[in-house]
Amino acid sequence: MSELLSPPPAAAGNQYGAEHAAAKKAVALAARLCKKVQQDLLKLDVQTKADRTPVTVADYGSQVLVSVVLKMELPSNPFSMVAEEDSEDLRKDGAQEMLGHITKLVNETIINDGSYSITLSKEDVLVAIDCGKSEGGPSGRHWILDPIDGTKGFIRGDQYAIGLALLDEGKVVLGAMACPNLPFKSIDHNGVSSGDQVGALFSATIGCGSTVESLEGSQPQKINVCSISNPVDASFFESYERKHCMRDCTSSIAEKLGIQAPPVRIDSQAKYGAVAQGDGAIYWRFPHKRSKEAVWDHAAGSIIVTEAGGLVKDASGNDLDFSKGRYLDRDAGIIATNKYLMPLVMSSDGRPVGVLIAQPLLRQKKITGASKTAAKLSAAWKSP
Ligand SMILES: Nc1ncnc2c1ncn2[C@@H]1O[C@H](COP(=O)(O)O)[C@@H](OP(=O)(O)O)[C@H]1O
Ligand SMILES: [Mg+2]
Ligand SMILES: [Mg+2]
Ligand SMILES: [Mg+2]
Repeated sequence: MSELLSPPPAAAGNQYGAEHAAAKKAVALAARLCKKVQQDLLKLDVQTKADRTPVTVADYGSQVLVSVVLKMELPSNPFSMVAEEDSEDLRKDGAQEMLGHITKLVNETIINDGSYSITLSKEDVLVAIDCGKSEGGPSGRHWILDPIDGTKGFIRGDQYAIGLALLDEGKVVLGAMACPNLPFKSIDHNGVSSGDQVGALFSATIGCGSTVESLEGSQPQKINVCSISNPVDASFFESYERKHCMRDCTSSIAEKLGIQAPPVRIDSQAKYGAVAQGDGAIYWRFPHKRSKEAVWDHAAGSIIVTEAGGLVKDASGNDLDFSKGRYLDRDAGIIATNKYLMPLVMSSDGRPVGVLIAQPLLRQKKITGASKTAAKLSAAWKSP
């Protein structure tokens, strides 16, 4: 599903060429730090945040490196970033050792890369992390960063992604996503796929398509979503983590659609990359109960799918709206697939997919805000 592209979009003079090149450089450098940490993960380096999710030295280090690279590469652009991590826990007593380790990792990565002659102090690191505190919104330009998406996968030694996107006047206009553990298939000039490497860098600019290249450096290859139109031939991706989506709901929709293949469960926005390059047909994510979806969990991945010819919708069939701040204002559920399968998924078994999502939520008797729309849909739907 990929073909060699020459020249790469960054050199083709598109409106966001400089930002596209800077974003790729930023996530590739952050990926180097993450790979080093994943190879040598220490207990000391995992903290539990107030929301009880894990965060590692690599999440923080990645966020620092991305903000440093963007500022160094685009010095004249005003800088605003909506990013997942903040420095609050690192400023607490007892976090000094971890902060020291992050600072050392960041400086070693910068020195080894050789692009910049700068050294960050611990305070510089804290300030760089807090560059991600922007609220985003509908006006101006804002970077959106998940420094490690799939931290649980990262800790397990599995898939994870560094996802960076640019929001311009409320619309995602470019995305770059490093997936250090995802296989990369290089395609030669005759279109022949050769020797699998590990480490893929996806990117997309609005109106210019999506590409994948090796994280180690290679020519970008244009990618497209698959053209499967019969669900019998389709496969689907969902979260590896059971708590992140309702498996009874996805398996019942898969059954109703006639999907034969078992689910492929991997962590992070790597799922969007896999759909964008046609490795599978569908990625869906149906939440258990009210859990806010952060913009950084979907911004980079969704433009990579849409620019690869796919569609990304919420459970009511609306486009994702990234202009509402740090969280998506979406109906319960997110679906990424091609234009043939989307209408079928949206009205599985003749009923809106929102209804199918609503049923287990209603059974939980926890009709909170996120499930209200689904509950309304369910009430409005009359069995034929
Ligand atoms: N209990 C939960 N329910 C739903 N989503 C959750 C969750 N705990 C964490 N997440 C989100 O799911 C993301 C990972 O998605 P996936 O399941 O596709 O790997 C996490 O990103 P981070 O790892 O960046 O924190 C986090 O935002
Ligand atoms: Mg997290
Ligand atoms: Mg995430
Ligand atoms: Mg994260």
